[in-house]
Amino acid sequence: MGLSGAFAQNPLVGREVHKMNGAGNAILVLDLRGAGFLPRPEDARALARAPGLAYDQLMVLGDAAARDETAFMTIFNQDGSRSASCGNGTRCVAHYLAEQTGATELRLATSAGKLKVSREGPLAYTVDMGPPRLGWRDIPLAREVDTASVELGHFGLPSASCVSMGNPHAIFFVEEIDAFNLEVIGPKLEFDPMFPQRANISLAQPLASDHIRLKVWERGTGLTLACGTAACATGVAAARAGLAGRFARISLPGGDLLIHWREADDHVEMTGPVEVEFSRVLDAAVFSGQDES
Ligand SMILES: N[C@@H](CCC[C@H](N)C(=O)O)C(=O)O
Repeated sequence: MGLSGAFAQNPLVGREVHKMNGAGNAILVLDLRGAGFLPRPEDARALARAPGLAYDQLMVLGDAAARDETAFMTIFNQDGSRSASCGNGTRCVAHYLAEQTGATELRLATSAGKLKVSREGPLAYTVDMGPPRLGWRDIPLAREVDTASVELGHFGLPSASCVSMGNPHAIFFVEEIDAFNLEVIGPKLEFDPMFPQRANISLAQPLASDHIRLKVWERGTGLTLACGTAACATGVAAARAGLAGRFARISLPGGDLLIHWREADDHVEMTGPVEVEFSRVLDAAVFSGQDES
């Protein structure tokens, strides 16, 4: 008789996870190509709570749908919610795959579309993140407004610039980001009714026409040391507002990302580092006492 319900072993037990980071953004890579299943939201939450494994995003590799793609990425936040896009995680996944195959050009897919990644050096990658989406329905926002100037009326902040990079971002340009407590502001704005799918909330401080300081409260995760899609969205929002050109260095607490919003095809390129930390085989203790919702 087979084990069932509470007594069945979690199918993730015995699988290997790879802890990495992209400019300090904590990434856990789980390769489930060929496995035929995905973690459940409660599995993602259990992994985020497991001692030593705490991640900002869990990048799950599944089978590619097209011949020219290496893998399909399903992306989880700490709270078990999913995102269609993760810039830093994409570089980490590219490194994991490039080390296996020796490839210097990779194509990866997410539910938001296809991404082309180029290896620039042993631990540096450029991702073509595709075009930003600037329409209010695309971000999405709750109602029709000028997406370059969205009044949220909170915390003495100016209006926000909203951009989708496959996931929703709101960026506030301020003179001094340390004058605001993002740990207080972030969770309130993430759930503002203007954002039907919640939003990643960023404070950006222009330092020069090609250099911006950035701090990010990530949807479903919280304050992180870096967020690649936020860096892309900020580059776009800054160029749109005339605060920067199409090339910008975005300095985050965990490191720098280089953003180029290409004029020729409207795509946003992101270049940045990866770091490999360790690999570990999952044991049953990770999933003991996990929540069921
Ligand atoms: N850290 C990521 C973004 C991850 C997804 C985000 N929290 C969301 O829910 O949209 C990055 O590097 O882009």
